[in-house]
Amino acid sequence: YLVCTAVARRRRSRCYLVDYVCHKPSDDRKVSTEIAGSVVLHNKRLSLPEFRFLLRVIVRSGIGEESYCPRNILECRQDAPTHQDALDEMDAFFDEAIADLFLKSGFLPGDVDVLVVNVCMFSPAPSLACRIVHRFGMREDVAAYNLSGMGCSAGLVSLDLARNVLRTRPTSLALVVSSESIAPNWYTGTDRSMMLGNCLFRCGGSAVLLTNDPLLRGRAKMVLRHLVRTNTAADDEAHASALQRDDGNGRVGISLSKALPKAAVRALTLNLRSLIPRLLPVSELLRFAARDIYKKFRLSGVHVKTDIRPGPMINFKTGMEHFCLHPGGTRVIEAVKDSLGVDADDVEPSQMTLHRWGNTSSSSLWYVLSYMEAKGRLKRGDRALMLTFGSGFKCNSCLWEVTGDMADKGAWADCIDEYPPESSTNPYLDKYSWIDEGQGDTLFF
Ligand SMILES: CC(C)(COP(=O)(O)OP(=O)(O)OC[C@H]1O[C@@H](n2cnc3c(N)ncnc32)[C@H](O)[C@@H]1OP(=O)(O)O)[C@@H](O)C(=O)NCCC(=O)NCCSC(=O)CC(=O)O
Repeated sequence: YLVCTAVARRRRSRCYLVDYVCHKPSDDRKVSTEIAGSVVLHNKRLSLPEFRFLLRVIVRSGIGEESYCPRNILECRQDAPTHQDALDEMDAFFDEAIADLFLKSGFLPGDVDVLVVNVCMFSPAPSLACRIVHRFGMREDVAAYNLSGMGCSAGLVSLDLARNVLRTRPTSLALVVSSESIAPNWYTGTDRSMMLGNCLFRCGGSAVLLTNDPLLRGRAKMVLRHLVRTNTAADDEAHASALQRDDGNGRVGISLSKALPKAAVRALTLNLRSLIPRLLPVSELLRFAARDIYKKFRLSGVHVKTDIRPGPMINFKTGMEHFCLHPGGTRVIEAVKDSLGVDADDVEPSQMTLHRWGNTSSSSLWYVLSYMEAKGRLKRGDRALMLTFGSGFKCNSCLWEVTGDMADKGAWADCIDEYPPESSTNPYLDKYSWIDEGQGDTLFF
């Protein structure tokens, strides 16, 4: 009896991914090179050195011509966003992505027992969680949670919260909604560390259905195996690496320091220390331990004859097949790639997500997963590591195992065959290289 109870409890404590949807805003919200140029030129505080800086960053950013912005930015109203602009951006996402998820999964809003919403930079009252309950007419006893200010890694914070709440409510359904608010948060000053965010962050969002109901196991896409959260906010440099602040002229924005990739690698190292023993096979852990002992002997001057060769410290591919890395920016992806010792193919989904959608903050990792799914790479039994980074500074990670069919092209449906792009020419350089040719600090037309 005790064994049966333990097995049943273990089954109920599992967290299954039923389905997910990534938001694809309407085509008229795409940021082409022309639109990006008009938004930049509209800001009369910027002069030639700032234009040159923005060109250098956007060219190196890895973002293409098809990411999305809110309407107020496209209409060059970034100096005076209204509360309604912020709500409109959220509503467009809720009405399309969440509605689509219900349609696709066959569940109704009334089936949702737990709702977790995370949007870092916009926290109206009533909360966005209540706005969703209101718009979709959810039940009175729905357990709704609203997280704000938690940065790009909040997608996995929400997943952790939903999983923990599900543990207290057998056979329940949880909806996790992640997005970022761009409309009221466009930076309009001249501090470079804050201008960077305008080049990287774009509109997007994800809606994810989870369950712990063992009866729904057969129709789930994946099962959550492990989740580890690391928060290095006690460290001054890490804490300051992504910070909302005033630029000294009264303009508020998110400042991204040059030390951010370093903070990401440090948080990643700490996170992996907890995650690795749960993920990798014993043989790989023993190989790593042997290599470590050998290194210590060498450092202490004792010579040990061995055939251990230099190479990646740990072979992560012994514990997982896919790497779903937060597409924070080119340097962040490169730093994580080097730290994990993985190949160019492993970071392709993150780089392509950055190219097509930009950094959509906490929803980004679901676009990366969707890329893998659309490419037909996720097979039953495969394991996918999700790694996210965000202000704090935080690194959160989790491991999923594919248990169902994953062949949905999702938000990538109309463009997946064009990725990776064949041409490496940069549209921004093609159109705006003349900015670098000007002399002095003034732009003459
Ligand atoms: C911005 C980049 C695309 C630029 O590419 P490169 O570094 O290859 O190019 P580069 O070295 O020529 O740099 C171009 C110019 O940008 C400047 N530059 C680079 N980083 C800067 C920063 N943080 N603040 C101010 N300036 C900066 C360089 O000095 C240089 O200017 P000059 O030529 O004048 O010397 C890249 O550095 C990058 O991806 N950085 C990481 C972006 C980031 O922080 N992402 C995390 C987002 S936050 C997130 O996702 C989590 C969260 O917020 O929660």
